[in-house]
Amino acid sequence: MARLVSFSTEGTIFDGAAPRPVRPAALGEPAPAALLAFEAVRKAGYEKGVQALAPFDLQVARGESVALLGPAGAGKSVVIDLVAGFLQPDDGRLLLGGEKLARQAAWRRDIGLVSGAPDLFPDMTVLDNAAFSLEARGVGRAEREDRAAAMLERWGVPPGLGARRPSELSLARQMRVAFARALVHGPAVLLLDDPLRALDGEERDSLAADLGRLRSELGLTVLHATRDAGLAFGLSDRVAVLDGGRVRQLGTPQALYDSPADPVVAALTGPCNRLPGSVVSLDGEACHVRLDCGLEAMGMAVAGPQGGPVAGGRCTLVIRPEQVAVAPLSPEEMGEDAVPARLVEARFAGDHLRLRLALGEGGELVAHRPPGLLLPPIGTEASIAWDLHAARVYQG
Ligand SMILES: Nc1ncnc2c1ncn2[C@@H]1O[C@H](COP(=O)(O)OP(=O)(O)OP(=O)(O)O)[C@@H](O)[C@H]1O
Repeated sequence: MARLVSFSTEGTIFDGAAPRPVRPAALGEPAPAALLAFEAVRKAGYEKGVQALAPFDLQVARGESVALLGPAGAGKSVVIDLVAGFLQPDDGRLLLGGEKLARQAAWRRDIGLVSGAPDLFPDMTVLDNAAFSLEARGVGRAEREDRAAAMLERWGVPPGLGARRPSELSLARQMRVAFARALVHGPAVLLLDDPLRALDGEERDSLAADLGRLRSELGLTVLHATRDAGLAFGLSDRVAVLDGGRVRQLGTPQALYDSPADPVVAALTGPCNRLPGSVVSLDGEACHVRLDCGLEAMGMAVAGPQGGPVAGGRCTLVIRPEQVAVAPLSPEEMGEDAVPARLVEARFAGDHLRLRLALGEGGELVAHRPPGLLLPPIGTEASIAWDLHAARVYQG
């Protein structure tokens, strides 16, 4: 019987052939004592019959940062809004520190929230904005101004800007004030609904770096909705890949990148080639595939939610571009399992060359190679190859 590389939705790696030691943190297991817990939470969508959130389970431990990664409409904001109290679940339980959140009014919840826009109060000073949640909690003026000024400084807003109105600050600075306002009262959980989406370049990188640093310094527990896999990976202990209101896979960034549960997760977690085909044969985990472009290739069979690929059945071979070797050689010269290809385009992309290659009849594949590599001339025959373990073959 074929041995399959299989996964669990927790990102746990089972490797029937050769068990690899996996660090406990790499298993993506929920840490004990969840601070925030979703238990079979459901939310109907606006459209009849559409679930904004299908039964959704997630546990976030104290001090942990979990990203919700998914495309537009995946349900990320619905998750955030349920915790913030802007939405109520139709079903299931949502617990913060063991208490049912449904019983608490939004304004009483022990949370801080930063969204994609700073949403500062335009008629209040920067300092009063940052101190707002302390005022709402009855903290006296002197103390709240001290605490707000200290939090603003942590977020890189100089004291001299405290008396300004938000509109006098750049968007990046306003976002920093929004972070300070969200955290000044020391909430149990920081909710982030794609707060970096309006920034780019240096401002975005610098705020992301500060967020990463301050989450450790302040011991923050974070739930971070984003469409950006790089941000999700860089700022989180675990990532829940959401699509259509469901968690497709939950695990550490590396588990998701190296062992995506299905081709959709592979595409959402980084660049990948998805090559459709049919399974010719299985030899243990090794899967021999006839691609729809007419060529034959090898990969590792993966047991997905619907099971593993079966001989004669449809399949998708997934390979990351950086795992594809390209050489100006014939397949015979390149070695076993090499596949003929034709270089169509080579583009400089800074730290790599992006190579577009034609495969067989109508097939196409992208490879990322280090700049300066000896390449076949554009339009000429070449070969590609990959390590068997780098290519994953899924059913369907
Ligand atoms: N208050 C609501 N009640 C019911 N359904 C909602 C509500 N808000 C959003 N939806 C629906 O839930 C689905 C997910 O929307 P959501 O805004 O959570 O997506 P998202 O993953 O945050 O996308 P984006 O990255 O574009 O913000 C959509 O089909 C949307 O129409």
